[in-house]
Amino acid sequence: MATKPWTIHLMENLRRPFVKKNKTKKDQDNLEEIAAKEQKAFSYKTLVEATANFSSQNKLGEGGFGAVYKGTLRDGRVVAVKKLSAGSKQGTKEFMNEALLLSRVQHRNIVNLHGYHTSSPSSSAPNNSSHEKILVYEYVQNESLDKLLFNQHKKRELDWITRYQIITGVARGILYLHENSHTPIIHRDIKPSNILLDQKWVPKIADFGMARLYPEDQTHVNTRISGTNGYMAPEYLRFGQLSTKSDVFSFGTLILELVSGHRVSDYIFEAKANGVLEWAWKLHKRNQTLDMMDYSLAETADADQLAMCIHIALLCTQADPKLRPDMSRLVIILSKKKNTLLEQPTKPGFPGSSYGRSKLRQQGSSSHSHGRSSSSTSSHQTVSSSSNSSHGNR
Ligand SMILES: Nc1ncnc2c1ncn2[C@@H]1O[C@H](COP(=O)(O)OP(=O)(O)OP(=O)(O)O)[C@@H](O)[C@H]1O
Repeated sequence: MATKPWTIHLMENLRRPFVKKNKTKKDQDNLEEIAAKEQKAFSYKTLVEATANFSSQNKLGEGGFGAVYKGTLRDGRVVAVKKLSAGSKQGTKEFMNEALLLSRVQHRNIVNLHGYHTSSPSSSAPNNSSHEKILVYEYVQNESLDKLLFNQHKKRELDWITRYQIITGVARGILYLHENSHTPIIHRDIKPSNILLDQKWVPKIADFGMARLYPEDQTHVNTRISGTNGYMAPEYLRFGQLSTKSDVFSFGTLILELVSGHRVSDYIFEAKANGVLEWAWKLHKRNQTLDMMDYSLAETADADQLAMCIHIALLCTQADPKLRPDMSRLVIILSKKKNTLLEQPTKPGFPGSSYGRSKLRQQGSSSHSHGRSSSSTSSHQTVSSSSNSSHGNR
């Protein structure tokens, strides 16, 4: 039987995340092939040299995937080197996903992947690199948004103009993923720790480990739940229904965090609100949304713009995904800066809220999947449910 070309084979894998076959070894071999063809391959030796043997002094942080180190290549490029922790199966899948998807995209608001190192046990790599999987990105100087926004001292560096610039930049990055690349990509994990800021505070969307290619002719795909509580749209969290509107929902929650300086799931004592979304909705109904402004913005905020951003966030987080604006409309609204007449938002899709089982069925869903509800996991936990009976929608 003739074998399929490696590109088709790999893209099919990304489109069909639910077909459970043990193809990891084969995919990895393919990835090594791609890296070599696209000249994205880095030798282990080069990365050891760049990071002073992954020295702890060069460590930038550690995520679910593994540790990230700062390094300098021989040609002078400063890079961030992400090393997959040994033995992580989930990580292997995310590694391949990230390497393949990020290789396809190039945009000012998306982190640049310089390349990667991967070697299977059977390859002829030197001994200690035989199981390594490493991603090499451009180094983004001001690191991730969460480290600034949720730090009482550092948040002052983010004045209103900067925060507005971050909102518009992230919107452009998501728009590019949804509409401009060859096949739409859903990021699935838009949140402050996945937004990196360069020296001019230009935001760069990072972490494509959970991103999915999205067939253009579908309203949604049914998938396993994977994302971070608080940022996930209710129809996705409850029924595994993923669409570009899932990213729009997460983008809305990100705006509320930027405006308020609170984490999405903070309990807001004075308002008795479970999270910033409920808080924003309560204030919206009383026409007092400006009350949620981060105190550190007092001197720099543009009240009209801030109110508009909260209004946009409430449109993005509406329970019904069809009512949420798409990213192209959001980019247009944000580029006008103010005085845009917007429709009134309907009730938000609070995490765990019950919008839709019947409505979503009416919309023709054939999903049998049931993701873990937010109540079963802690507020900022990254969830990845594989227990549901999800299936591709083809
Ligand atoms: N390209 C980069 N430039 C500069 N710093 C980076 C870069 N990529 C990641 N970092 C830093 O490394 C740290 C770990 O990043 P990583 O993406 O692995 O995890 P995370 O996003 O913090 O968590 P999670 O994996 O749970 O999403 C982050 O705190 C981030 O600040």
